[in-house]
Formats: sequence, C-alpha cells, structure tokens
Amino acid sequence: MTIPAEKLTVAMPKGRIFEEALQLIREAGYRVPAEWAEDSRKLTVEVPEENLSFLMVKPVDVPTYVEHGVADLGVVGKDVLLEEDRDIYELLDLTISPCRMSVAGTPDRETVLNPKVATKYPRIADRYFREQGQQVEVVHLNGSVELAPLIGLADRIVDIVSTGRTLKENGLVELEEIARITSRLIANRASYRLKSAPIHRFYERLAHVVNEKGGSK
Ligand SMILES: Nc1ncnc2c1ncn2[C@@H]1O[C@H](COP(=O)(O)OP(=O)(O)OP(=O)(O)O)[C@@H](O)[C@H]1O
Ligand SMILES: O=P(O)(O)OC[C@H]1O[C@H](OP(=O)(O)OP(=O)(O)O)[C@H](O)[C@@H]1O
Repeated sequence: MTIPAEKLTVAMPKGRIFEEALQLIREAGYRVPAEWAEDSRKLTVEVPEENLSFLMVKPVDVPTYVEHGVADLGVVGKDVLLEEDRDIYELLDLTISPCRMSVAGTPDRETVLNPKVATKYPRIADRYFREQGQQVEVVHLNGSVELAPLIGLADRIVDIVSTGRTLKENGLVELEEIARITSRLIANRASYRLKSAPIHRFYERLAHVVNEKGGSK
C-alpha cells in the first residue's frame, strides 16, 4: 500500500456527534483504534497507515482548530457554523446528528413589541429576527434555555429541537423553524490547496458512505 505523503489532522467534536462521526469514518475504511470512544480520555489518536491523526475537542472549538490550521479538517454541527461565521471551507454535509434550530415559547404567549429571546446562539437569533423585521432583545444563556420563558427571563427562546421532548416536558411549543441542522466536514483554506490530494481522498471516501446511507434510507 502507498502511504499518502502529506499527513492530515482531523478535529472531532466530543459529545453527541462523536460516535456517529467516528462510525462514518470507520465505515469509510479508516481503521481508527477500537478503544477510541466518546468516553475516552485520550485526546489524540493516530492511524499511521493512512497518515491521519484525530483530535477530540469541544464541538464549538472545532472551527477554531481548523481556522488556525492545527487541524486540516473537522467535523462540526451546522449550528456552530451558522453562529460563528469562520474563515473555513464547508466541504460536505455528513447528514448525521440531525436536528433543527427553532423559535419556541409558551402556547399562550401574548404579543410583545420588543420581545426578549433567550438563546445559546445569539448571532443566529439576532440575524433571524432582523430578517423578519422584528426588534428583539437577545439574552445569552449557556444551557437550560427552556427555563427562560417559564420564569420570566424571556418571552421566547431560540434553541435546538431534536425529539421535542425538552420543549414538551417544559410546556413549550415550537413556533418557527429557523434552519435544518446536520454535521458538516470542514477544511482549513490553506490545507485545502496545499494538501488537496489527501483531502480529496478523505472527502471522496466519506461522501461515498454518506451517499450509500442516503440511498438506503
Ligand atoms: N438534541 C440536540 N441538542 C443539542 N445538539 C444537538 C442535538 N442533536 C444534535 N445536536 C448536534 O450536536 C451538537 C452539540 O453536541 P453536544 O451537545 O455534545 O455539545 P455541546 O453543545 O458542546 O454540549 P454542552 O455545551 O451541552 O456540553 C450540536 O452542535 C448539534 O449540531
Ligand atoms: O428536542 P430534544 O430531543 O429534547 O433536544 C433538545 C434539547 O437538547 C439540547 O440541550 P442539552 O441536552 O445539550 O442541554 P443544555 O440545556 O445544557 O443545552 C438543546 O439545547 C435542547 O434543550
């Protein structure tokens, strides 16, 4: 077997996306060591026969590693890309970890002139309501966003909805969908030019698996 000349480093998001992304990479034929799993404390792993190395990082930090070029490639949720607006290339929709970014609130809410909107995603919320021609006050939270309308911190929320269970258990309803979210393969701009051959190989192998899965749905 010929080993690709240029080494690639891939930033992987720990947490929800990790196992699904790793499975996809393994299905593409990359023999990532079996002991590397979401609960692993090992933050880097090598696949020497492919000249690949993987990093395990916080999901929101994936674009930072890729933009700075310490990772050539990364896997990250579209929500993070919409919020961050980084100088990277988005190469491929991996179609994994699907969810949606939505506006939600209490079912009996009254119309408020300048509503308060609580969210982990202040830029997405701000942009969305501006596009709707509505002035809102965005309240930035780091989690438990569904609590905000229940205790009077906000009139509405902008957050990720997957099963809808969190909204339901807190008596909230989904009002508007802002965007469909899936995980994406991203690339550093310079790496994309300088390491085009191995990046293309990685892209092709993942795209093949994604297409096969899409076809079998
Ligand atoms: N139900 C969901 N809630 C949040 N993120 C989801 C959901 N389903 C899929 N995702 C995807 O998973 C990513 C978040 O993963 P995860 O929750 O592990 O990281 P995180 O936001 O850094 O977590 P936390 O800050 O809660 O530790 C999102 O960027 C999104 O693309
Ligand atoms: O529609 P569901 O399947 O219920 O998923 C959506 C919930 O999951 C996420 O929260 P997370 O578990 O990351 O907790 P957080 O409140 O700390 O953000 C998200 O922020 C929603 O609260």
